[in-house]
Amino acid sequence: MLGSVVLLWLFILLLFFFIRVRRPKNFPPGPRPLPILGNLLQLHPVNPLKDLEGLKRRYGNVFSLYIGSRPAVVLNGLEVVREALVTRAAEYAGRPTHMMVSHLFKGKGIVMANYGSSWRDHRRFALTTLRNFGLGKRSMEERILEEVSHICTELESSAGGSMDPQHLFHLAASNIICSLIFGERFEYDDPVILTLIQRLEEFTKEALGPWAMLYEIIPVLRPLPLPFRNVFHKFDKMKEHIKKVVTKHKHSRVAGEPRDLLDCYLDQIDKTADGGSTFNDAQMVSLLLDLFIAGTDTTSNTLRSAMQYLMTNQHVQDRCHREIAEVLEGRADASFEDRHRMSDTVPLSVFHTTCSNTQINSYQLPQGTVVIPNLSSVLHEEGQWKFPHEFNPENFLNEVGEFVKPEAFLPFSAGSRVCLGEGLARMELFLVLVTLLRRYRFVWPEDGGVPDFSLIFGGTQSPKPYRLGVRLRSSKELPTVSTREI
Ligand code: HEM
Repeated sequence: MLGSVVLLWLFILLLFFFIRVRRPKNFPPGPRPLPILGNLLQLHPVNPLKDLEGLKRRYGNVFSLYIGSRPAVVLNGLEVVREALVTRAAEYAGRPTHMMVSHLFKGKGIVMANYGSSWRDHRRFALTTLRNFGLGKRSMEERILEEVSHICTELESSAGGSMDPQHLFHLAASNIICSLIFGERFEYDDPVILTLIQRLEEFTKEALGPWAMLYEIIPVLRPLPLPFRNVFHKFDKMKEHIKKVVTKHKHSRVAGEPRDLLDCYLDQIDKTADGGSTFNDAQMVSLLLDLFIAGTDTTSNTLRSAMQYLMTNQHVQDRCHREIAEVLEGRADASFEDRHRMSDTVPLSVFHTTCSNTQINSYQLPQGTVVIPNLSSVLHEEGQWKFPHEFNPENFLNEVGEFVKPEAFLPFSAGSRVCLGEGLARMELFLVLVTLLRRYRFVWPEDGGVPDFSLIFGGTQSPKPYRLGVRLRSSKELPTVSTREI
């Protein structure tokens, strides 16, 4: 018996060390993969960004690694990311179908939909609806400002003290997207939204975590009751909520008089009911889930990172406060953008796949290759930024102190899959920060310990929990010139 176990282990060891996984011909170089596991043991299970940086130094800006038995190509730095996503946009616009998130969304909606007519129809629909609709009688700006006033009410109750901003910013970002797509916002103590937000926060971390990797690379594990089942459970619960909202809307809507994006979608189904259309109930639920998920964690984590940098850089905060009067007249603020760069919210973008055989530099990539645009590498690339690794508004100012947006500022990615919510997110970040900085001074609480700027890795990265010290500014401190009251 012992002999057979030893033999089995020897066999497994031989398999690992002598079977060579062969890269396709003329494929980008990379570390040698093991059978079944690929290069997973060379990547930190909790945060692989440093390991990717090391591989880039060793193999160059285009390298490959194996996620299980599947090769993936990692693109680093502005030049190759732009060549793939912009110059060769159509060749690189696919999405993987084998990942856990692909199985959750089943290729529906926008984010995980493959490049094709359904993705195109839904992307166009969502973009034009969010843009033109201005949403009903109320503009997007009005909806955001309404939410900002609720944030202020919450902060008011902590003035002189401190509070944990995590839930507040998540609730606010989620309410803004809910107001646009479902026409409703929740009170901050409503158990429905609190539960949804908690599920969402866990979902975005777990859906790309170590268990999700195991799910992807060892399919026989999938039916087992392992922790990745929780991700499916959380997803189903969020989906259930959306379905309830859809049912309510169907009963209360007046056709042709849309109140929100959901009503617009129902009108669209009516218009295209005569067949051949990609608009249907299942796609609608996935689209709403996409927008809810993609629009909450991202904006909220960016805001929380921004606040952390502001609290610990009082001189920058004071300067922003002084300059807000000018900002309101239209002058873009370099420090807002550099905080956004440092928050590095979606470090590895959403993974792409190649839609046809293609190339990058002198390498050949077969159709269906997974492509990982390392946006983090672009946002901190030496040679593209004056201070690539530190928060410094100078990164966005030219020699004469004017605002410039470097080409390497790609937090929303680029090309045909570029973030659909960029306009909304920018407006949210701007209106929230400007309003809050006018009214409050934010300080690092005395008992807050040493600030830790390292980010918690995930599909979206977030800052470590911290407390926000809130101080009301006196009326004398308010900027005297402003073109618009918020
Ligand atoms: C600071 C906030 C945000 C950041 C940094 C961000 C970043 C990104 C990134 C990097 C991608 C992947 C692009 C690619 O595949 O190359 C993406 C996709 C997407 N984002 Fe955002 N996003 C933000 C806010 C939002 C908001 C508010 C919405 C909601 C309207 C949204 C909706 C989407 C959608 C639907 C996609 C998928 C686009 C497609 O596959 O065609 N995002 N975002």
